Amino acid sequence: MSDRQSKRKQYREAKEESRQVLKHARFEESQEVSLPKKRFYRQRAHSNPFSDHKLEYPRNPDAMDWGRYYPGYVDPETGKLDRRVEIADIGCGFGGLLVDLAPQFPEQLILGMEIRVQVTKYVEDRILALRQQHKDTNAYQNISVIRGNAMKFLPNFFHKAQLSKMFFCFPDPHFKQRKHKARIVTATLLSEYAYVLREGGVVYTITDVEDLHQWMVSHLDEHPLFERLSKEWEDQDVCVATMRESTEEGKKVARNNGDKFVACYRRIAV
Ligand SMILES: C[S@@+](CC[C@H](N)C(=O)[O-])C[C@H]1O[C@@H](n2cnc3c(N)ncnc32)[C@H](O)[C@@H]1O
Repeated sequence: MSDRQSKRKQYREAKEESRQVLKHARFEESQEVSLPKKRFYRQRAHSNPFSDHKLEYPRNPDAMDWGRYYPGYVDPETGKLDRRVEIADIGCGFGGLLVDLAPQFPEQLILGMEIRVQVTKYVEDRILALRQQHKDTNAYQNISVIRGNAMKFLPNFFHKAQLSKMFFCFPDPHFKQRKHKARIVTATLLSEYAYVLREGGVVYTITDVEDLHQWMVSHLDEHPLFERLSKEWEDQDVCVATMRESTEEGKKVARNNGDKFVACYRRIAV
């Protein structure tokens, strides 16, 4: 094992240990925790959404122990969460959007779902460190992350009509035609997204790949349960502004002066 690999191994093991302690802490009294360093959590850029990742998922949303993810919202009498997740960031990557949405929606629980293991661990450590650093105000208790494949088990995590917003920020483009079926927006998947979204809920999409943008727009346009929101609506919506600026991919695109294509859709009644 090279020096670099053993350093990364040591770092990951130490973080794993502190993660196990902090994860269950409601309002932790102990020491300050520093923000995790991204370079220790690198892994392959892509994860095949069709492989069997031995993912853990609940039988149904009520079988989830949500208290583990949002300990600050556990009702001490019932031991259960006093509210449900309402906002989901699908393929949240390194968690920039979650972190920026947290103070904007302090009363709502926001969940990132991410398929890559190390990336999920980075986001978990980032959130635990932020909670520690802001323990006086209880900030960042309302965001959490879960490792999961959004293309497979969404209705196992969320009840019908539970969500008010779903974000798809810079999803993997899967350029080749034979890989298009791996895209996170397809007709079948949109029906699942419509199931977990409430009427009036919004699907947010943003990408720097025009072909993928057209793909998402055409699938959403064709779906009977979604209606596109206007440019004026986008311009006044705080989340559109946030998703343009907050995510790690969005920042990379901005540094390279790339375009960002946005499309937002409202979940309409049947
Ligand atoms: C290009 S990155 C964008 C990350 C983030 N949204 C951003 O804008 O910085 C796409 C992310 O989606 C994740 N992903 C891809 N397919 C997924 C799936 N089926 N379920 C959950 N996450 C997925 C990838 O692991 C990757 O982190």
